[in-house]
Amino acid sequence: MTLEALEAVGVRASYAPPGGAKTEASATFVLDNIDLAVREGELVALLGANGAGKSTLLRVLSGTLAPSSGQVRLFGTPLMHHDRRAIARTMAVVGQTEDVAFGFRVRDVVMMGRAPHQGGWMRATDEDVSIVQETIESCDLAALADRPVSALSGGEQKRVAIARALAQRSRVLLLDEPAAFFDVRHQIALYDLLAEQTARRKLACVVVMHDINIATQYATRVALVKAGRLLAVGPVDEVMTYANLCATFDTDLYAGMNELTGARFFLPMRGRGAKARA
Ligand SMILES: Nc1ncnc2c1ncn2[C@@H]1O[C@H](COP(=O)(O)OP(=O)(O)OP(=O)(O)O)[C@@H](O)[C@H]1O
Repeated sequence: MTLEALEAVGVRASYAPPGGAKTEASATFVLDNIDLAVREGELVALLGANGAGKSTLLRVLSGTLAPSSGQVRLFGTPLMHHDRRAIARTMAVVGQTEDVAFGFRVRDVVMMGRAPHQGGWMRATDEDVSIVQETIESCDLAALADRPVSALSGGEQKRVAIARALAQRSRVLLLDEPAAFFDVRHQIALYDLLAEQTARRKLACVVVMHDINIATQYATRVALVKAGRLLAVGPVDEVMTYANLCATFDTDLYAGMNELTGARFFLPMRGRGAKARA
């Protein structure tokens, strides 16, 4: 049976105004009435325009931003009833911008992902060492393993942050635009890896994406976010339609179909942005 790993139920969220506490009455909700359940073994893509609320939803799902109302449940238990260490063993998060411990070597940073599983002395077991080595190789970091993180490029540093999260061996994985700085080879390698791990280890994986064609190819389900609400949630074939995507992004798109595979693809259309449609 597939288990609901992570659920947002009736979630509303807002950010406190500068210098003032937020109240339910005064708040402008960045997320409004979000219901989303992510099951084990599925990769859910969050798609939407800039400022739609995708990162905020990830923050609420990970527990870094408390919802104004509604609830987030991790394996059926409200997130607030789990202690931080238990959450760290169960859920790994890679944010849009990540600080990757600049004074350390790549291998040491990836080992930090094992911390929630280690005792007070943080002593690495043989299992920790082998998980770290396997993760370094799967993230194409073997040649960089002994380099200081500060001496890496932006895309390489992001791969280290992802490797640290994968080394956590959590059951839930949340990633915010993980391939933002990646060249096309590393982009495909990352999503192949995420899809493989999600299927093999029955992960519940939620990924904020901007590349709708990557979402079409890799997502088990897609959630379209618009102005803090979910416009549609479901399998790619149902949700990734021309009409839904135009509505989500307020722009026209070219929608095509690969005649051999039947897979849909979408391209931007020169001169057919929001203004042209109005
Ligand atoms: N720390 C913050 N304080 C106040 N407002 C914020 C904060 N972070 C985000 N917002 C606002 O909340 C809304 C949603 O932002 P969010 O970062 O969730 O969007 P997003 O869909 O992830 O966008 P993008 O694709 O540009 O990353 C935006 O209007 C943004 O300006």
